[in-house]
Amino acid sequence: MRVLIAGGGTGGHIIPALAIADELRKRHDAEVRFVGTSRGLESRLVPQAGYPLDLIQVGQLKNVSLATRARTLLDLPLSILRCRTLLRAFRPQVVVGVGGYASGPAMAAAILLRIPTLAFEPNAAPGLANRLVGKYVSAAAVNFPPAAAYFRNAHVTGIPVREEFFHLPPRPAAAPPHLLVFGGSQGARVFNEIMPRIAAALLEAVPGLTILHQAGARHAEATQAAYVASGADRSRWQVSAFLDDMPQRFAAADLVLARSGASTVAELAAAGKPSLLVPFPLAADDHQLRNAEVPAQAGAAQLLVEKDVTAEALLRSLSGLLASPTHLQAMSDHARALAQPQAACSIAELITALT
Ligand SMILES: CC(=O)N[C@H]1[C@@H](OP(=O)(O)OP(=O)(O)OC[C@H]2O[C@@H](n3ccc(=O)[nH]c3=O)[C@H](O)[C@@H]2O)O[C@H](CO)[C@@H](O)[C@@H]1O
Repeated sequence: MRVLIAGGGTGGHIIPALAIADELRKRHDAEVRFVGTSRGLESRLVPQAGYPLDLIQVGQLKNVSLATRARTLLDLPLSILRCRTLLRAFRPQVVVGVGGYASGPAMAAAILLRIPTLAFEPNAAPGLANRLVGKYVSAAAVNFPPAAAYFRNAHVTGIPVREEFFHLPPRPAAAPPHLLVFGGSQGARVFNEIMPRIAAALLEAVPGLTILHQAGARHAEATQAAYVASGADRSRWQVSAFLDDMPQRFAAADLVLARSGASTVAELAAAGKPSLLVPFPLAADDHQLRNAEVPAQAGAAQLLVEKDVTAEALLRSLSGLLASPTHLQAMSDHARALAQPQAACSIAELITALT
């Protein structure tokens, strides 16, 4: 079986795509290639995972000036032609669009060449690429039932996550508490600004606590400097730009403070990790709030909306949760109940059915 996976940009697009590729390779011995752009995270993560990647040029359409948007639209036919050349060379039986820059042109080229297509949509409300092609795809895999309305032949499969999340070792009972702060693939400004301000007080309130804070590639240096300036005990915190070994980082954490990107929420469930979630308030259709409401209502997570995130509120919530191992254990059990271990397999089956 030959499958082309198109899309990328942020981790939320490319990380589930890699989980789908692994499943296709493991169970169906499939030959999988990716198409993405050089500025997306795929340019690093796809070769690292051992898959071939073709790069195309696609401009931005969202949150950019009118001139950039016009340029992107003018260049679109060229991007579609480039994808058509790639498709003719690789001759995939199915093209999978995971959303993000390269997804739109590659899916459009596949639809024009009458190659079967599958769209993957992790959010309650689809992004631009999936909205444009949704009604022309052969089938779709969605996480939230309401997203099905945007697609032809949609199936609710859940979000595939890296297999390791399901098999993390339990935290040893005597281990000192550890907090993972993690702002999605690009980091979160609200965590980067407020965590250094409360770090010293939090470390004092929770004896033995250590903190690992992923700040995003563009903000790691400034965040590190803010922690240093705060005077918080240098041996008890660490700042990182991007964590390549997220399953191990989850394993070491008693609590995760995170944004509620779709994959993050799915990974917390797979790993059975209690979390404090602060949805990114500007996500399209407020989809991060909808992502976070599911674990919050199930008792797996506490939800704090960004406008309520003051230093005092964050300190109170984090120290309250970390001081209560019984509560954390109950949250962990509720989180695990939301896991969807069959997601990768269900999507691989949908793809196989299209061949
Ligand atoms: C700001 C924004 O619009 N974010 C969107 C983006 O977020 P983002 O890309 O942050 O979203 P997700 O939470 O879905 O995925 C992040 C992925 O990157 C991984 N990771 C992240 C940081 C790190 O240091 N190491 C690492 O491995 C995480 O484990 C996860 O697998 O795509 C998601 C899926 O469409 C959406 O739900 C989010 O709303």
